Parts: sequence; C-alpha cells; structure tokens
Amino acid sequence: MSKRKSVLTRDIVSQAVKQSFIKLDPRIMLRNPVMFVVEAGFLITVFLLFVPDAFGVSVSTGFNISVALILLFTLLFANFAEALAEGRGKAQADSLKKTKKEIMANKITGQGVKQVPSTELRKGDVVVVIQGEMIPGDGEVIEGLASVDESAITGESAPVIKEAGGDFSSVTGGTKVISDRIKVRITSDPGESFLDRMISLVEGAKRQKTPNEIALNTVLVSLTIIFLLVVITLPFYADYLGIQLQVPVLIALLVCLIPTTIGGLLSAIGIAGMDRVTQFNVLAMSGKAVEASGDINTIILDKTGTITYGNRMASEFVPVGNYSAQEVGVWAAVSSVQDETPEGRSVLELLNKQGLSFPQSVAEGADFIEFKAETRMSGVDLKDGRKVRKGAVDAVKMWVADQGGVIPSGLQENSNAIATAGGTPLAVAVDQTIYGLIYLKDTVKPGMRERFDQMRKMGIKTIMCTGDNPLTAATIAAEAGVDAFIAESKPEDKIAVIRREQAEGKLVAMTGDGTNDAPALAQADVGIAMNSGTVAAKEAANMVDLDSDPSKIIEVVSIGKQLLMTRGALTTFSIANDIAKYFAIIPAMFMVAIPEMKVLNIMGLHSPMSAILSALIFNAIIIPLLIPLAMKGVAYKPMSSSRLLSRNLLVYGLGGIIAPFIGIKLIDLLVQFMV
Ligand SMILES: Nc1ncnc2c1ncn2[C@@H]1O[C@H](COP(=O)(O)OP(=O)(O)OP(=O)(O)O)[C@@H](O)[C@H]1O
Ligand SMILES: [K+]
Ligand SMILES: [Mg+2]
Repeated sequence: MSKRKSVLTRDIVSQAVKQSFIKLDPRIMLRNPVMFVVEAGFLITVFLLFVPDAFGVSVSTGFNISVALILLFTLLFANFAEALAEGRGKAQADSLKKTKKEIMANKITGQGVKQVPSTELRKGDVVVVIQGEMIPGDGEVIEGLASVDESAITGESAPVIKEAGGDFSSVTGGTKVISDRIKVRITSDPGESFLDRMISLVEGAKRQKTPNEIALNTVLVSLTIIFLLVVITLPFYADYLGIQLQVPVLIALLVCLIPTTIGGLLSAIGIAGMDRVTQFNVLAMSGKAVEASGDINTIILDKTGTITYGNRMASEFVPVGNYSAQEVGVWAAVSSVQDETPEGRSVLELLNKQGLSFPQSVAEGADFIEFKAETRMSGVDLKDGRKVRKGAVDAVKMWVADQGGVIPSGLQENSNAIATAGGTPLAVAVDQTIYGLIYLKDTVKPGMRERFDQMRKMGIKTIMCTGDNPLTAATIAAEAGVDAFIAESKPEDKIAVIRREQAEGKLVAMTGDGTNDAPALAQADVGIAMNSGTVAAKEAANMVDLDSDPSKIIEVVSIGKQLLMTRGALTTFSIANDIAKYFAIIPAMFMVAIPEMKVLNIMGLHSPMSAILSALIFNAIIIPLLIPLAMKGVAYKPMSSSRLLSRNLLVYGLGGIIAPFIGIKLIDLLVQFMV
C-alpha cells in the first residue's frame, strides 16, 4: 500500500506564520468563541495601556504589557496550529492542481469526431481516447479495453486495466491511456470532477464542523460563559472583602480558566485527521465519515473485487449428463457474445484458447439479455426463438424449471466441486436443457487473514456479502478469515444486512466496488468504494480508496479512533490543567488582603504578580507544545474501548493536573527575576 508523504516544509511553516496574523481578524476569530474571548481580553489590556485607570485601580505598566503580550501569543499559537494543519492540505492541493491541465478531447458528435477543449465537456458526452492520450474527464468506459496509468491520482505506477461493462469501468480525468483505445461516456460536468472534489477536499475549502465537533464546541462555549460570569461577579465579592481587583488580573484569571488549550487545537485536530486519511490514499468526502469510522462495530465487504481480485475468469467448461465440454463451451460463448462483463469476455477467450468456435450466424439478430445483479443471469434470445442463458446455478435451475425442464443429475455435484474449490460455477442452459457449467476462477488478495484478525482485536465484526452461491462463499470466507458471510445476496439484501446491524445500534462500514453495491454504500455509516470500481459506487460512498485495498479500512478505523481519542485526550488535559492554574492564581489574587490564603499557595510561587504571569505563560505555551500531538494523534493500539478510555483518563487527566504544577513552578522561577 502506498503512503503519501506529508511533510512540513519550510514553505508551509512560513505560510502558517503569516496566516497566524491574518487569522487575528475578529471576524475570523468569532468562529472560535473561546479564542474570541481571549482576543477581547487582549484588546482590553491594550486599551488599558493607553487609559490605565479606565476601570479604576490600575496595575503597573510592565504587568499590563506582559499580560497583553502573552495573550497575543496565545492567539497566535492557536492560529498557528490551525494554519499548519490547513497548510499541509493546501500543499497537496497545489500538486494536484498541476495535474489538472486543459487538454483536447476527441468528442464524438453527429458529424464525427471533433476536437474540443476538455473544459467544454458535459455529462453525457462521449469521447474517444487512444494510446498516449490523457483521459479528458471522469467517465465510464462504454466500449473497449485499455491499460491506464493512474499514478497522477493514486501515486501507484502500475497501470490498471479499464474495460466496458462490469466493475472496472470507471476512469478519472487526468489519467493516461497507455495502450489500446476506449470510448468513454463523461459522467461529470466541469468543476465537479473527482480531481476538483479532491482538491477542494484537501484544501479544506468545504470543511464543515462535524456533529461531534459542534457538540464539543458547545460544551467549551458553555464553560467559557460560566467562567465569564464567575470572573465578572468576582470584583463584587472582593469589594465586600475590601479587596480591589484589577481588570488585567481578572482577564488573566479568565483566560487561564476557560478551555483555551482544546479551544485552540480543536480545528487542527479535525483537519489533521482528514489529512492522515489522505496520506493513506483514502479520500474522505467529510470529516464526519472519518469520525464515524472510529466507532465502527461491523464491516460489510463484498467478495468479488474487494476480498478477491475480481478478475473472475472462465477456466474450464464442465459438461453434465451426456453433453460434451465442447457443447457447453459453444453455448456459453453464444450466451456471451454481447456480454461486456469480464466474466462474459473471458468465456469467449477460453473458447478461443481451446481452438473452438461457433457459426456467427447463430447469434445474428439475437436479443441481448444483459447481466443483472437481480437476475444473476445473462444471455441471448435467438432469432429462431431459442433462449440461451448462463448464470448463477440456482438462478438458471429456477429458470429451467419454470419452463418445465429437468435438472440433470451431476449438476449439483459438479457445481459443488467448483464452489468448494473457491471458484464460481455458472450454469449454461438452452430453453429446458442445462448443458453444463463454466468454472470461473478468482483469487483472494494476499494478507487478508492477518488483517481480519487485526479487526477482530479491535472488536470489529466482518461480514462478507456476496451474490455468489453459499459453497463458494463459504470457501472464500474461510480462506480470507471473515467472521460471517451471506451468500446469494441481491443489492437489497446487502442493505437489509446493514439496516439490521444499525437497528441493533451498531455503526456499520461497507466496502464495495460494483454498481450493485452502491445502495448499500450509501446506507452504511461509512461507505468505502474501491477506486477500481464503478462511478455509481464511488458516488454513493463517502470515502474512496485510491489503492482499492479493502483491508485498508483498518487504517481508516485506526485514524478515526485516533482522531476521537486525540480530541478526548486533549479535552481532558485542557480541563484538568485549569485546576492547577486555579491554585496558582486565586491565592495570589487574595493573598495581600487575606494572609490565610497563603496556605493555598502550595506551589510556593514568588509573588502574586509572578504567579499570575507564570500561569498565563504556561497557558499560552502549552498550545504549541501540544501541536505535534494534535497533528500526529495520540498513539493507538488495537484494544477494547473501555480499556482505552481508562488508560487515557489516567495519562491525560492525571498528566493534565500534574504538568501545570511543575510547569508553572518552573516558569515562576524564571519570571521572579523580571517582576
Ligand atoms: N456476466 C455474467 N453473466 C451471468 N451470470 C453472472 C455474470 N457475472 C456474475 N454472474 C453470476 O451472478 C452472481 C452475482 O454476481 P454479482 O457480481 O452481482 O455479485 P456481487 O453481489 O457483487 O457479489 P460479489 O462481488 O461479492 O461476488 C455471481 O456470483 C455469478 O454467479
Ligand atoms: K485555559
Ligand atoms: Mg461485486
């Protein structure tokens, strides 16, 4: 699996520094209410520099300047965190934009082929792309077969085969045809292509806060309001005690108490999570999908093209009854003359390879019966009235029985033998007669078992859903090591499985590549389409795996969990921190008037002023210190969520209480020489 590198270049860092200042604009800051309160505090302290006694008692100019400066840096640090996270995406977007050149397309019109700029192509247009040319837009191959270099998009240099019909028909604009010639129907209007979406995604242009983020933000804002009320009413109590509290001191107290650490890092955590998914060559259409993947309980996978390579190839014609392999081959081929699926074409290839053929006149003028996931059959209705079908054995059996035909002995036995070997048997029939079977072979992608074992450790159940027969399904399920499988499932059955799991309160992920998977991909909480798959599958999904490696869902789930954990850990840390600051500042504020407060000065800080400044400085520098953690995410190992939770509470809760005691004390040791 390829991993995109995402490094912090000097350019990204210097851009982020610039952005930190631009983001000081109060209109931008308003989006983050916690930091907006800090900015208001900063502006008030600046104002007090010019009008020191505006609110009565004043503080020393030195103290006032210090508070103002520390608040400014608190804001800059928070902005820097966000800008840094955004910067990586922007850099990626820039390199993608280079891929997006305007090229000439060979558009098929009423008057033949016409050269038009790719930007003029609309949904539904048909173009021809030949060897050496760039594919001018996203689309579906409707004729032909070609190998395509998709490295511009996937980073993977090995060419991939794209062909009409079946699950490998989608092509992406900006990729290059390196052999043969294909006809492509364009499926997206200008500005809405895959590349366009990818650019705006990594740029974060369309980034919306996720429901989780909004909920956490609400909590943070509520906390801020509570502390604001506390700090505003404090002077009245102090007055009652005969103590005069200065405004910069109150602002310092407020800023220390409100959750600035998590408030400053929250959006960076979200952006970095999306970025980490992209580094694994998975495009997440929303942050919500990334988060949801962190809570996934069940994963539904389709078999062909997802767990297996999906190049189901005819490898043998197996006769039943008194028929010969040659007869099976000929009728199988007749049923496949117009079948554009890889299965269909492989039947014709096998017949060719065996040196056999059939008179072309037989199929002339025949009506083509396209393969459908619902019928699980394909074939032709010949001009002379005979109907030829091939398809899933149970489907063909039913079709033959419906016409009053008999099921030959030996059919089940032979089909079972193919299925137990992991192959897919297709029965071949003409009207009431079943001639035999086509043996379709497919291979399980390597490393699946280990990956499914890992998912089990994460507490995730894996279910393989396939349109194939129960025996083949059982063999492949055992070989790949999934927890359960469902065979002979139609598109609606895949949805039903997902709904059933969801009804039990589970969060469900689905991976698939076919058009028949599209409804299920849309129904799932997290739908991951293989990039090799059809346009419909990719459009229904909320993630696309550019490497078409279904086991990568492990990385996606890990990143999702990491994202949720990082946010939880830093929230715990942030709030636990405030407790220590409380001990630093409150005694300091009242110590002069109430000497008994001294017992609370457990940190033995130098003076009230140094205590307040030290707490405020700690509050500011903890933000940049935690940026690496926010960007990289807290370490994640597969284990149960309850163990994870208790471990996190211990590390970040306890750490959050202890760290500031040490930090503030150390800073105080330095600050005492300055005040
Ligand atoms: N071109 C074809 N003509 C006739 N029958 C086919 C053809 N392709 C597949 N079948 C039969 O239809 C069944 C369902 O195929 P389909 O591609 O819908 O499976 P699926 O639901 O996507 O499951 P999976 O991809 O997991 O195997 C196959 O198992 C096979 O028996
Ligand atoms: K704080
Ligand atoms: Mg499929």
